This record gives sequence, C-alpha cells and structure tokens, in this order.
Amino acid sequence: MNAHHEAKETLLFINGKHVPATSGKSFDNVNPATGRLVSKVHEASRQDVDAAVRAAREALDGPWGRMSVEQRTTMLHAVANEISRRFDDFLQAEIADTGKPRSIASHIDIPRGAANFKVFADVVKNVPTETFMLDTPDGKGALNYGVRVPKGVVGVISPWNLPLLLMTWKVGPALACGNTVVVKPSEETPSTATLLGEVMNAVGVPPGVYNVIHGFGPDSVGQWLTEHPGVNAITFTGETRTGEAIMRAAAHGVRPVSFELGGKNAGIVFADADFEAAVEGIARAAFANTGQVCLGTERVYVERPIFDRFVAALKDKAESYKFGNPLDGETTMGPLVSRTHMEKVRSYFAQAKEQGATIVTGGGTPEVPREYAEGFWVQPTIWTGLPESSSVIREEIFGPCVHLCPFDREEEAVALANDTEYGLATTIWTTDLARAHRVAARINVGIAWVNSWFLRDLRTSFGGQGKSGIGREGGVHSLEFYTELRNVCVKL
Ligand SMILES: NC(=O)C1=CN([C@@H]2O[C@H](COP(=O)(O)OP(=O)(O)OC[C@H]3O[C@@H](n4cnc5c(N)ncnc54)[C@H](O)[C@@H]3O)[C@@H](O)[C@H]2O)C=CC1
Ligand SMILES: O=C(O)/C=C/C=C(\O)C(=O)O
Repeated sequence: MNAHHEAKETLLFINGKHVPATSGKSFDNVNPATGRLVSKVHEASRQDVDAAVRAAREALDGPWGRMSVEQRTTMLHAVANEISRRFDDFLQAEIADTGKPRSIASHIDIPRGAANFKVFADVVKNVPTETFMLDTPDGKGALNYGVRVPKGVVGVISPWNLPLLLMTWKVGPALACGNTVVVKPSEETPSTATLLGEVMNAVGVPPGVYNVIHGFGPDSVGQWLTEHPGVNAITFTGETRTGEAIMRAAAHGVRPVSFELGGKNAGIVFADADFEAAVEGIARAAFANTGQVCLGTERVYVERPIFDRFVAALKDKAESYKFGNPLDGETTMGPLVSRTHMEKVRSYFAQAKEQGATIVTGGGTPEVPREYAEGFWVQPTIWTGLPESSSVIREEIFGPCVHLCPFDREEEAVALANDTEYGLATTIWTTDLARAHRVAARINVGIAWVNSWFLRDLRTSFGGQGKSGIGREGGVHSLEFYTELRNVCVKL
C-alpha cells in the first residue's frame, strides 16, 4: 500500500450505523494474494458487544417484531436484489479478503449470498405447521395447532473460507423467522459482512435487526458474544475445537446451538465410474477454493484396477491450475487465507514427507508473478502410500491436498471411509445405481454425494454427525433452529 494513502477502515455496524469501536483498537485485514493491507479493522470492546446485543433486542421488541411475515419476507427479497445490484462491490470485497479467484467468488460466493435471503423468505412463507383434532369426553373436542415464534437475538459466528455465503446461510433464515442477529465474522474476512449493513439500510431493514462486531475468538468478541446473556441462540461454522468452546459458553442459560464443524471427508471411486467425470469431481472436491471447504475431500479410496490411471489423471489436473491475480479470469487457484493457515498446511506437507508419503505432485510453493510473491500460496498436492494412522489422513488440513489409497472390496471402502471421528460429507463415484444407494446409506455423514460434489439444493438438510456438528440447517430444518414451535390447544 502506498505510504501516502490513509489505510481504509472497516467499522462496526450497530443499530443501523457504521460506527468506530469504543476500544480505540484495530487490527490488520491483509490480502492473502499479495500480503498487503486491505483495511484497518475496528476491534469491538465488550461495551460494543453489549450495544449490539441491546440494539438487536430493541429491534426485536420494536418494528421488526411487529412486522407481518409478508412485509418481512418482501424486505428479504429486497436484500437479495440489492446484493445482486451491488454484485461488483461484494465481489471486490470478498476477493480482497480471501484472495479467491473471481471465477469462484462470482459463481459461488456472491450469488449464494443473495440466494440465502430469497430461499428462506420463501420457505418461511410456505411451510405449514401441524394441527391435530383431539377427542374430549364432552364430545366437543379440542383443536391443537402449532405456531412458530422467533428464538430472539441470534449470535452468528462465521468463518473465513466462504465468508458471505456462510454468514448469510445463517442470517437469511434467522431474519426470515423474525429474529434479530449479532454477527461476528471471521477476523480474516470482515468486509462483506460490513458491506451488508449498507444493503440492510438501503432497503429499509429497521436499525438493530442486523449488527456486525469485529474481533477475535477467545478473550475477545467471539467469547463475549457467545457468553452474553442477551443472546438467545448461537449458530456457528468453523473448527471443532472452537465449537467445543462455544458450547461451554452456551451452557450458561441453556442456550441452543447449531454447529457446522470440521470434516475429514472421504471420496470413493469405483472402477465402473465414469472415469473423466470422477477425476474432474475429485479434483474439485480436493482443490476448489484452495481446499478450504469443509465439505472437501482430503482422502480418496480408488478401486485397485483403475488406481494408477486415476493417480496419473489427477496429477495432470493438479498441475493444470493457474495462480496469480485473483481478478484475472485465467486464474483458477488462489492463496490460502493467512500466513498462519499457510504454515499449518505446510506443516502437514512436512509431516507427509516425514511419514514416508510418495509425493505424486506438489508439496511446495507455486511460481507466482512478482507482485504476488508475499502472498500465502501453496501447490495443489497429491500423496500416496501413507498408513491410515497418519496424521495427514486423520486430521483436517483444510488445504489443497489429498491422499489416494487403493481398495479391493466395497466393504473395505466403506470401512475406510467411516474410520474417522468426523461425519460431514462423502463423494461416491460409480455407474452401478444399486451400489450407489447401498454405499451412500452406509457412510456415516450428513451429506452423501453420488457422481457429484457440492451440488447444493438449499431446501435439503445440511450438517454433520460426530465431530462435524450438531443439528441440521437448510429448508425447513433451519426453521427448527431459528424458531420455537409453540402448540396452542383450544377447547371447543
Ligand atoms: N468451515 C469449516 O469447517 C472451517 C474450518 N476451519 C478449520 O479451523 C482451523 C482454524 O481456523 P480458524 O479461523 O481459527 O477457525 P475458528 O473455528 O477458530 O474460527 C471461526 C470463527 O470462530 C471465532 N472464534 C474462535 N474462537 C472462538 C471462541 N472461543 N468463541 C467464539 N468464537 C470464536 C473466530 O473468531 C471466527 O469468527 C483452520 O485451519 C481449518 O482447519 C476454519 C474455518 C472454517
Ligand atoms: O452451505 C453450503 O453450500 C456450503 C457450506 C460449506 C461450508 O460449510 C464450509 O466450507 O465450511
């Protein structure tokens, strides 16, 4: 950044206003492609967290709480339309924070940011609640019916890998259900959440409905928000250990949580698969978004007759990615999100080597143009030959890397895939339909893709089992978390 230019500032968004933090503190938001400063981010104090929760409560008790479902959902459609109208602003902000290529941000992140508001506005309007007629001794009966009411103030803690997409995946249904929110975006990617404040104001969402506070996790905003007694429910996407800390915080006051946590997802490729489609699909599952997708695949089991050919074909794919300017349409792989994360991923590159892996490709730093030399780049990496006990096969790395292992029998592939404490997603490749159904039913995950990966229908359930999370969001399942279902029993 030119020393003569003032650094841009990223403010908090509380009660409908972009405001400075009362702490007087800020931290750097760095562009991971270049290592240069994007903005100075205001770091919220405990007092700012209190102010945001208070604003959210007042909005709930005020105009937002009194709005009809029709008015509220119309407003959320307007939010979606305004995101689309300001598509380029969101795109630039997301790319600057994450370094992800334009091709990904423009096809996935920003459109999903808009869709998350539309879809849940429609779900809320169209989903009925249950009714039961009860026989009573006097013969007149009683009518039971369900009413959904908002949970209240929802704390939203979101990660850096798909910042707008994952934050709105929670804010969309929370607002559609009539809640108000206080959002703490990841400290690595604060911009699009802040920009969304402008959208809320532009379409007339009342002040206090949507609030954004910036800061870190422990002993900072994340902890203060999740411990705050004014927060009625907490939704979080991120690392499993963070989920454990948030769960402890939520225990005070017995507040509900919805968690979408890490994964160590397995891919399975059978010899009868459409070979080219399987290579393409596994390449996406392993390398898309520089491997920073919780649904991604870091271990793939390939049936032995096609193993060598598959390794060679995936190697060609891995070596075909183009690095450099994320805004350039030719760039197909961006950097990792931060220096810390790059060091973590590189430590696994080193562990794979120490543990005797065959490095099929990668394991180092790619060539990038000079202006990107200070960015956080790593090569897409493929290993073979590691034992299943290896840390590389057991732990979530969250980088563009994958271990390939041959198998001989379907039973064996299922057992290998299930040998993990996580249970988020799997991707299965076969042309045998009976086998596809059989295997999908036996892998212990929340989402099983067959001959596809990351094909998302927002009406379906989404979440994980084991260390991958608690609860399901998506479609009507989001309503289960973001509302209380009240039964009204009327004696006739
Ligand atoms: N979607 C996923 O599954 C993601 C997984 N990860 C994994 O987690 C690793 C660490 O990345 P981080 O960004 O540090 O993930 P993280 O889980 O620590 O951070 C996610 C969010 O939680 C907040 N947070 C952290 N500690 C908290 C606490 N005690 N209370 C409340 N909020 C808290 C952070 O400030 C951030 O907004 C990565 O290397 C990756 O392996 C990271 C991001 C997303
Ligand atoms: O909701 C989606 O479509 C994508 C979700 C991805 C994650 O939750 C993740 O990578 O963390």
